[in-house]
Parts: sequence; C-alpha cells; structure tokens
Amino acid sequence: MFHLSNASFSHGSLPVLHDITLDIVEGEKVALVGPSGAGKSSLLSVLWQQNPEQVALCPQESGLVDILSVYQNIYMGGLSRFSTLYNVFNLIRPWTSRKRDIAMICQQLGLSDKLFVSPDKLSGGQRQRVALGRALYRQQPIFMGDEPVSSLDPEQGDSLLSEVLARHSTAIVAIHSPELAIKHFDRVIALQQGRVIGDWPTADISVATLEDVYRDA
Ligand SMILES: Nc1ncnc2c1ncn2[C@@H]1O[C@H](COP(=O)(O)OP(=O)(O)OP(=O)(O)O)[C@@H](O)[C@H]1O
Repeated sequence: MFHLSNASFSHGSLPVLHDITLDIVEGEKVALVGPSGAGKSSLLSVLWQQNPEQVALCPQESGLVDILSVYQNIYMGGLSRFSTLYNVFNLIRPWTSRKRDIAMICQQLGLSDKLFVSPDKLSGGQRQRVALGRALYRQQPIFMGDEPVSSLDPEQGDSLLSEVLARHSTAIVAIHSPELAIKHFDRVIALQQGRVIGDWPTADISVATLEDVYRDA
C-alpha cells in the first residue's frame, strides 16, 4: 500500500528525511512518534502522495474555512463523492439526507449545537474535532492524521481516536503520546532527525521504550 526504499526528502535546500525504507500494508494501524522536528509530518506527506485518492487526511493545520459553517467544512470532506452540481446545492441549501449524515458525525464529535456555527467561533479542541469530522466524511479506507487529537482532553482524545481507527482499515498517525501510541496502534515507527530509529510491533515495546525516543533526541 505504501512503499519507500532508501528515500530521502528535502524542504527546499533543507534535507529532512534520510534513507527511509519501509512498507505499510493494508490493515496496519501505524503510529509515527518522535520529537518535534523529527520529520513525522514530512513522512506523512511523502506517504500521502503515494495514494491520495484513498486517504482521509487530517493535517496538523486544520485548514478549516472560517467563512463557511461547521456543516459546510465537514461536507467539503465528501466533495469527491458527489457531482459538482449536487455539491453546490448541498453547500448552499443542504438536502435532508446530507444534513442528517453530518449532524450524526457532529453528534459523535460532541458538536451537535455547532452545526451552523463558523469555525472561527470555536475553541482549538472544537476546531480539531471539525477537522476530524471532515476526514471521517471523506469515507476512505485509509486514515492519515497529524496529531489529530492533540488539542482534546485526554479522555475525549482517547475515545475519538478509537472511533476514527475503527472506521478505517488502515491508519498512519503522527502522535506524541506514547500511551495513545501503545494503546491504539499495532505498529510504531520512531523518527529522530529525519531517520527511522525504531520500527516495532506494539506488542514488543512499552511506554518506556517510546519515552526513550524523546529522551535520547
Ligand atoms: N514548509 C517547510 N519549509 C521548510 N522546512 C520545513 C517545512 N516544514 C517542516 N520543515 C522542517 O522539516 C523538519 C521536519 O519537520 P516536520 O514538520 O516533518 O517534523 P515533525 O516531526 O512533524 O514535527 P512536529 O512534531 O513539531 O510537528 C524540521 O526541521 C522543520 O523545520
């Protein structure tokens, strides 16, 4: 599904990923861990480019459009599933069925009362939940998230991560919390300074293993 062989990547003239070799197969739930600047977002971006059509992406910068409502922002996640005309109608005057689908997502995300509010009136955690809703509404088999629950309280982050992972057969998620990485994923890839320094089945490691990744950076 995703394959890199001795791959390197630069941002302009700055090399940020070095000599990365990895395969991710269908059905895997993979956490990317590592200190800030290690290259997690860059690696996600390189992997996303290999299969953009099948990915529900939840980027670190939520990319919400503040002149639109929560409903419209979430609807944008599903644009590619419908015709242009149908999309225009639904963005202006939602059909009952689309409104019901998105209201249901908002209910799961604890945003029921925010459906027609604009994202600039929301807290950071609420905005992050809208970005998750937009990714869910894409309805693709692969989820890629860059710290998708970092602004949520621990309980809510834990439960929404479960929900998101249950809805996608394959997932690759950059995450800072060793506890969430161990609890929710079956493989952990650790990065330091643009290199893979560990690639383990979660069953073989502990929270302490991942804390060392941050301590030794
Ligand atoms: N748009 C950009 N232009 C230039 N350099 C960039 C850009 N984005 C990231 N970098 C650099 O690439 C390196 C890796 O950054 P990246 O965002 O991939 O790390 P990260 O592990 O995701 O960090 P964080 O946990 O803080 O999000 C860093 O040195 C960063 O400064």
